[in-house]
Amino acid sequence: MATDVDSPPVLNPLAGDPAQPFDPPGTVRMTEELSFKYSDDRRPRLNQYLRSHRVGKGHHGEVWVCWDLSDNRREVAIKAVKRNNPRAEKMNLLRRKNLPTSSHTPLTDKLGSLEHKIRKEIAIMKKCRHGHIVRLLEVIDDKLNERIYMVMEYLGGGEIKWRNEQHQPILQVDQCRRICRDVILGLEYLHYQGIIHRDIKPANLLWTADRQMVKITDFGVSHFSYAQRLAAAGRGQVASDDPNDPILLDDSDLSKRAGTPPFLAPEVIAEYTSTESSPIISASATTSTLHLNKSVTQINSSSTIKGSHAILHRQPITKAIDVWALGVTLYCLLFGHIPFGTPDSGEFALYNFICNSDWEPDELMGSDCKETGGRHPSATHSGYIVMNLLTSFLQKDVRKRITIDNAKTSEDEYDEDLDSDSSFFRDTHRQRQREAIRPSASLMYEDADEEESDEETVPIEFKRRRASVSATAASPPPPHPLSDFSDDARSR
Ligand SMILES: Nc1ncnc2c1ncn2[C@@H]1O[C@H](COP(=O)(O)OP(=O)(O)OP(=O)(O)O)[C@@H](O)[C@H]1O
Repeated sequence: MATDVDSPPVLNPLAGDPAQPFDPPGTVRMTEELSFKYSDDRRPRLNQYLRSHRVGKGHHGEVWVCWDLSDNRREVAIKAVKRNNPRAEKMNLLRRKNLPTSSHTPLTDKLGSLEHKIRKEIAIMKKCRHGHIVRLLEVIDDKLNERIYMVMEYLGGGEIKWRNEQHQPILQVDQCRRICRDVILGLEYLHYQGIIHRDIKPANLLWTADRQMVKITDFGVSHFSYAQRLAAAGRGQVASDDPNDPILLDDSDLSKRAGTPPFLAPEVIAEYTSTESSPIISASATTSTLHLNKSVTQINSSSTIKGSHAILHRQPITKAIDVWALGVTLYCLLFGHIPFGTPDSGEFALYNFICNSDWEPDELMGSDCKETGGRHPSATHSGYIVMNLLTSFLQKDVRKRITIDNAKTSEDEYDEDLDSDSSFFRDTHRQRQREAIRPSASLMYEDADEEESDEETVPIEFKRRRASVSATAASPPPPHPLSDFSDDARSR
């Protein structure tokens, strides 16, 4: 805490090169003492963090934007989570009353504890350091305080908004492509680390402030598998990062269903094609996360579900569930609605759709209304690449579903094919490289397609770029996005 802290924050020009991706050195700081004060203008201050406004509220806590008043003087997001949730504790107590008392408390009971969940989320985030994963910077865990604070990099662009009130898509196909690519890169890293995210959906993808990229967030139901890590990286690679955190050695939670209903893969919910009755889930299911205690192991392992499009044997739950969820996410971004069922579908109907029905595209995709060519367009149709990609993501049979590695490889192959206009992933990487070197030229290139788009639905960063391009022609380069960021921040 080096500075005089209560003065209004000013972005420190020495706080790192804004053109570089956010990647502070060092590991996650674990702080065991919390000092709580008020600044002169009565704003709460936690250690060196001066609280600004609230950006989010999840099931378990609140997320606040704060100014880090240490040398960096940058904005961070702090998630404050209560260690104990009295309501959840009461429910646990009620449940335990009916159980025989034993020193061998079932692990599933421990998993129900909120503190366990937070600690697991922290342990998983501590393993991650990647450009497309939100970075955990510090954990403030003072035993005398009822909350645990997770200090994270602040993603100022917020959640991906993907539809308007009429359930029409608001992103252009090209933007969906970029988002999809970013998530593939993030997932590739997570899977290499032995982490299954388990809750990929638009609400868990956050834009950076300049809206140049998205990052994966919310590891509340994620799973780490040491075996998976060994398989992905090889024993030599992981010798140094053996999971010394016992919370990560607990494999039992993979057998519990977690995630968000419309995004669940068929292998997670296969048993729901039976005729048992189920509670209805609400229309808000696309944004809420489901935690069900029904253990997959309770279901007959040889159960077979016969559907009109697939015969599913009980399939293992692996990282492929993230690939499926990415397919559902991509579909949502392109069409503005979910691929299986409707927001009003009950849980049983929804799961039946997921397990037994094929998805159908609309005639047009994206806010720029590109033709899809139907469910099976010919290879020469401009919609072929996207429909084909959705088909490979949304394979009900895990063995046929594309892997993240293959998705990335095919994307690289498309990248090679610079002559092909139909490539979904064409030149994203190179384009970004070009942007870094010659920003104004690439901005002109990017804007070429956008002239006819609906002004209302063009995200703000494109408007900014368009303005800067038309004002400056080819040179000088447009203002750096962070100049907007700091202005915004000061005016808040
Ligand atoms: N690093 C961040 N930068 C900016 N906004 C964030 C960040 N982390 C979270 N948020 C915002 O706060 C909201 C709630 O955060 P988060 O999803 O992590 O909470 P949660 O309690 O785990 O939620 P859930 O109920 O989905 O489990 C998010 O939807 C997002 O809008």
